Amino acid sequence: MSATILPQVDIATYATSTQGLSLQQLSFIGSVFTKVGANQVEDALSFLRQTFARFNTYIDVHSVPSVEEVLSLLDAGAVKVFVTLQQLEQLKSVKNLDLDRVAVTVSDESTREDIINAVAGTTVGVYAEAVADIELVEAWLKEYGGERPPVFISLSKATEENLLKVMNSGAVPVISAERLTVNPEADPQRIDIAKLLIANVESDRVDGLFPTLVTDERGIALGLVYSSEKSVSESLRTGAGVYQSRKRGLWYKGATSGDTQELIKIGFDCDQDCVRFVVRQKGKGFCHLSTATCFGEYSGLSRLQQTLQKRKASAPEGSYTARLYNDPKLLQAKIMEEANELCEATTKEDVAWEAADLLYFALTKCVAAGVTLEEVEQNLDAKNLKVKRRKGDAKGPWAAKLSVSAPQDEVKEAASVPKARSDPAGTIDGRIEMRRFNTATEPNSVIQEALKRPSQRSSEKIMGIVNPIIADIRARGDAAVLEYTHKFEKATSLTSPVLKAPFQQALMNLSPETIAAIDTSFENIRRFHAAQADKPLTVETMPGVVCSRFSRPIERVGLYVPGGTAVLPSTALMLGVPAMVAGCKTIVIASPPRADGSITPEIVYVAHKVGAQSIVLAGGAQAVAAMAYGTESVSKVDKILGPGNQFVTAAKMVVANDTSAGVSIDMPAGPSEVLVIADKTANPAFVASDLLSQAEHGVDSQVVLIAVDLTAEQLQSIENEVDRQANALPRVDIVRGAISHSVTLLVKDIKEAMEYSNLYAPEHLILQVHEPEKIVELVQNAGSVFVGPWTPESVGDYSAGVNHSLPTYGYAKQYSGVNLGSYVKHITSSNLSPEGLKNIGSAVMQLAKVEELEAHRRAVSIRLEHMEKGTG
Ligand SMILES: NC(=O)c1ccc[n+]([C@@H]2O[C@H](COP(=O)([O-])OP(=O)(O)OC[C@H]3O[C@@H](n4cnc5c(N)ncnc54)[C@H](O)[C@@H]3O)[C@@H](O)[C@H]2O)c1
Ligand SMILES: N[C@H](CO)Cc1c[nH]c[nH+]1
Repeated sequence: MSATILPQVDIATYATSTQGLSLQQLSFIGSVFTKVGANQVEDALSFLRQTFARFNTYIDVHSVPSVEEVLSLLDAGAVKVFVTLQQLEQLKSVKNLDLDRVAVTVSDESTREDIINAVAGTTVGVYAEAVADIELVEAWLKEYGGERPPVFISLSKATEENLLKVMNSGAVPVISAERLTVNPEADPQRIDIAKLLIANVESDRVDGLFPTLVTDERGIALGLVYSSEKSVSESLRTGAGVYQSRKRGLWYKGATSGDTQELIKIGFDCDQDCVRFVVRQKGKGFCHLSTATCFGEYSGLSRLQQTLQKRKASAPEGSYTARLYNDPKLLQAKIMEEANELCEATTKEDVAWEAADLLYFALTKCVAAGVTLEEVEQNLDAKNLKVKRRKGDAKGPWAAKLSVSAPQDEVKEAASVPKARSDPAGTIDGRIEMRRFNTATEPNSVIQEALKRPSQRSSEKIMGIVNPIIADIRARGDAAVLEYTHKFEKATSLTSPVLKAPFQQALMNLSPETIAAIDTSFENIRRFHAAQADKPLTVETMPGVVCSRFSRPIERVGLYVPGGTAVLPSTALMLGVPAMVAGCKTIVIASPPRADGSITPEIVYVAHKVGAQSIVLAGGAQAVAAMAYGTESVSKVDKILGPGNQFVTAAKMVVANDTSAGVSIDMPAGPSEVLVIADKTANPAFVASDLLSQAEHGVDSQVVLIAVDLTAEQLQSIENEVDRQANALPRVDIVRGAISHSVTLLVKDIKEAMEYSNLYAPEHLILQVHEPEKIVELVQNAGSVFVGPWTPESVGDYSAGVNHSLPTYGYAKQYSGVNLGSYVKHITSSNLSPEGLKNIGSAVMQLAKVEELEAHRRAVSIRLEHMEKGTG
């Protein structure tokens, strides 16, 4: 709101002055003017700091010797400085300074032409000080017309009449605050501020009242009322919301309902025909219907603030918000987590979603500290007034972390490196513990939020890395594959990217125990997948119409075996055995080699057992691209299967979408995850061990415990076990990374547990509950289910026979895990006798007619005619 009138204060005495308007009354008007002497800059800066939220401060700085100091005042929030002609010339060259924050003072030395020339073509205002001849000024302003800069005038003789003349001519009067009063009846020597304020407001109503918009401090409209000079005067005097009822005279808002208002400011719209009251509403709200506003309840940030403030006053014990208030470290971790997710969001929807999350936690921090949104916004406004702009570079660790030009291996580190020991991630009060939510007391939105998977890096960023790698492999083949392997795997001695079968025995020297373990697992996986083979089926749909379906193996398959943070020969088994069972002719395995260029002997042994044609010694996008398009030595394949990190998954998506590659993929299989449902019958140590077995995969893994009607002690036992067992693990820091976005949900019964599980669609579902077999019937979405206390998930990872290459990230809703069907395609056949064609012919011909495909129709009719003529 721009100033209508500028009450002048002395910064040396403003705090203690008892004459004229009090500080609070000044804040209702919202603007003050002050003069700063040569030695008063520090005082002025402190004045600005203390009062920036209450006043727009205009400062006469013509005694301030250096431009640097003038800029400091502007920087600290002075909305406008009144300067000499000479200072103006210096300020004109300051970058970032908006000249509408400057007014030049007319002095004895400056002629009218000097001033006109100085402000011509700019937004610089003009300040005429101690004007005696008001008529001259009026004439001057009239001559200037509407298109003139803002003009401020102080009068040598400030009477109410003169001040009104100044205002009538469209200038802003500057007058000592000591000469003004809000109570003209008790203080007749002083000038009535209400009269001045309202002087230029126009009313087009017959009753002469002014439409008045009432808003809160954030500018949200609370309602529409009416004001008169008297009601404005009463409001200024009492510091409350007082309006003019069209029927009942003066209306002291809240006098009967108790829903009173604290006056913050009074202002006017651009053409002075609407008054605006900014108030702090007390009680139930502004509206007589007990809502916050006459337009309904608050929404967005205002609503969130209201809820958080209520929760702070009395949050239900055990609620998530109460936990956030009581656990500053948790709140800190959430703010950092959400800030990171916002940074990584790219689509409009994701950015809005993540920004909302961050604002939720940021506002929780504010409310916990007693800070309001209004105060945050005041700070934003103050920062907007800064002239000395910072470069805006990111600080130390953030700059290093997010350096745009970071080399590729730094990016890799940011994605997968375990948290440092000093990093509190995954701990609560120093214990390794998952966040706990009670579905009975938390709103559904909070539960949904808690169950969100940790965000993956934005597809835009990943694609920006993966696409050039794929293009490079296509263009330069083996040479490029080798270069990337040298770079990412540090295997600089490697000279060929492929190891061809038969594999030398020396490459697969293993202990007898490991060979026995692989052989046992191999056999179980083979048996289970062989049993999945479907026999050809034949159905006679109508007499003489025989339909069949049979399957054929996909000829050439490429199997990606991850090898970044852990070597996974078990994945070679899970992908290789079904390929062998299905009868795929060419099996190519790809896996990142070790730094010495060799490949893990267990993987070579599995490759040998499943009859692989070759092993590609490469990982990531380069391995996927080499298998999709083929290179001089890597065989092109028809389908690529296997899990991997974000680079692998993104590359699989890219090649599958490229029709020129002619390759398909299995499914999106990302970071491992597990959901354990445990009731009172569960052994806490078993539950904890299952959770940790997936948490150790990577910092981006997520584990979920759904505790069914457990007591606080039972839950505590599981948490104690998680902390105890996790601390004993070699990969404890990876575990902490995963635990930091893992959760425990407390639910009332198994039915509710299954609802959440089906909604989450976990990769692995573990049932440690009473009669678990019965519960399997309730499973709708899951990659693989582990039933009862004696079935840890690791048996499925290695040896039971089920496949461990499974859909993650909720894709279990629409994808199956790898199975025999992943390696075959189904072909159908039809075989009709003459009788069959006669039976079905009319239907076919009619539909062909409907579709206006005459050749289709004739393919039948020609045969039927043939039969009729007996020539068939
Ligand atoms: N869902 C399942 O069935 C299943 C099974 C096993 C493993 N997994 C998951 O697979 C993932 C394996 O990931 P991983 O990283 O350990 O191994 P990985 O083999 O998938 O990835 C390693 C490769 O990533 C590439 N890479 C790394 N940093 C890069 C960068 N900055 N730019 C370009 N390329 C880069 C390199 O080429 C490296 O060879 C884990 O998340 C694990 O949980 C899932
Ligand atoms: N649990 C992983 C699937 O998400 C597979 C695996 C390999 N080794 C151990 N586990």
